[in-house]
Amino acid sequence: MLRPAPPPHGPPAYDDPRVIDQPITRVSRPRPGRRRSRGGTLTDHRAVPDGPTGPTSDAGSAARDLHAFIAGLPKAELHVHHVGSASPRIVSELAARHPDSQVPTDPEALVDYFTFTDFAHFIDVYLSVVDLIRTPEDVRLLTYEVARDMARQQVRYAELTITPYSSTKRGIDARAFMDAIEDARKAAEADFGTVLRWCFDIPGEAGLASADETVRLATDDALRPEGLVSFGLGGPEIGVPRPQFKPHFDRAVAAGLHSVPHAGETTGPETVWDALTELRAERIGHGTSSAKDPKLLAHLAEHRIALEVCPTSNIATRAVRTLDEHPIKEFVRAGILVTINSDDPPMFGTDLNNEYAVAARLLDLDEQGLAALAKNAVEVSFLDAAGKARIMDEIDTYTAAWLAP
Ligand SMILES: Nc1ncnc2c1ncn2[C@@H]1O[C@H](CCC(=O)c2cccc(C(=O)O)c2)[C@@H](O)[C@H]1O
Ligand SMILES: [Zn+2]
Repeated sequence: MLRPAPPPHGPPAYDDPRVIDQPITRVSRPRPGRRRSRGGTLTDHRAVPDGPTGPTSDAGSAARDLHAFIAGLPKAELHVHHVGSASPRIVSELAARHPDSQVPTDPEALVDYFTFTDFAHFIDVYLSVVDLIRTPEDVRLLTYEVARDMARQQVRYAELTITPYSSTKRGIDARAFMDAIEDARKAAEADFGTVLRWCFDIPGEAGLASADETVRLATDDALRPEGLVSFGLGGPEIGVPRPQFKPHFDRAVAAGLHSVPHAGETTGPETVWDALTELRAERIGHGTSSAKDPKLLAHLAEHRIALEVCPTSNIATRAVRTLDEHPIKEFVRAGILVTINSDDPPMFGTDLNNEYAVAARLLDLDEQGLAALAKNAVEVSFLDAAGKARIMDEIDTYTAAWLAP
């Protein structure tokens, strides 16, 4: 495959995800005896744009404090892809098993390989990694290691988006595939304490045949894995109208699955409207272009339809030009339930903790604002009530201990 020329703007710009380490200027922990700085906080899921901040400490130490707070903050992740989460170590290990692949075996070379000129190029690279997953053992290893990486970031719960069609089409037996992900899920919960659930998504560009296969795998009682909770739609949006998949989402919802399609990532707000009206979306993957339609923003807020926001992903796939132009602030101002996610973290040179740091900078959040973001994700997750209460309590306990004088 001929690789397109490197991005037109040459070396990574400051907003390139690999150089995201902008100092967080929000003052973090209050000093004993001093009024806590009024950081922007998310109350009832809105950032309360603050007035003058309190006395500021050294920005560098504040940034380090907030990064440290984020690192220990219990989190839930709702929009993160199975293959897209394969670490450079896993990808290079799998590439070494399959020398016919053009995927680099050197983790360093992977950083360049994971530099995308546009969304179509991202999908090409993504599929070259999909091609490395060829056996149920590859699937089990990948899934377990993804959970390990999540646990290291205090991710207590994640809804991992899996595209089973892409694996069964490449010859992996469906039953063996389901057994592999379920084995890894149970082992990860036992070993790391991280609870995984599955979202099965249709790779839309692969058309109705892929949709038929995906909904079969998701609803056939002989195949459907215990951890499956939701049904999605991924891949390019351009040239892939959402309404064609209405029968598939109707079947999935009738089988008790929650609808969470990608929409408004690389196309306009009309795709988000279609996801809501035709596909019965309960949450929206990305929804970035919703900011262009005030009526849509109001609808999302009124009906508490959460957006699965993936800031660095939008920059890496060129869906948004720079982080400072990202519409996340508009979403919060409109009262929309915003969750923070990493999408395909190693491919985008990020991880969930970095995404929270990016959100802190863009929304000018302090610890309580970050804790509210984490609680948003728990609230709109498809975890059972007892599980939600447990993680909410962990977040509150952790935050209170961090802020105690
Ligand atoms: N940010 C993202 N936005 C959207 N999707 C994302 C994002 N990140 C990851 N994905 C994943 O990319 C895949 C795309 C797969 C795809 O398009 C395709 C097309 C034709 C054939 C085949 C095949 O398998 O033969 C696959 C999807 O599975 C989706 O889950
Ligand atoms: Zn995605």
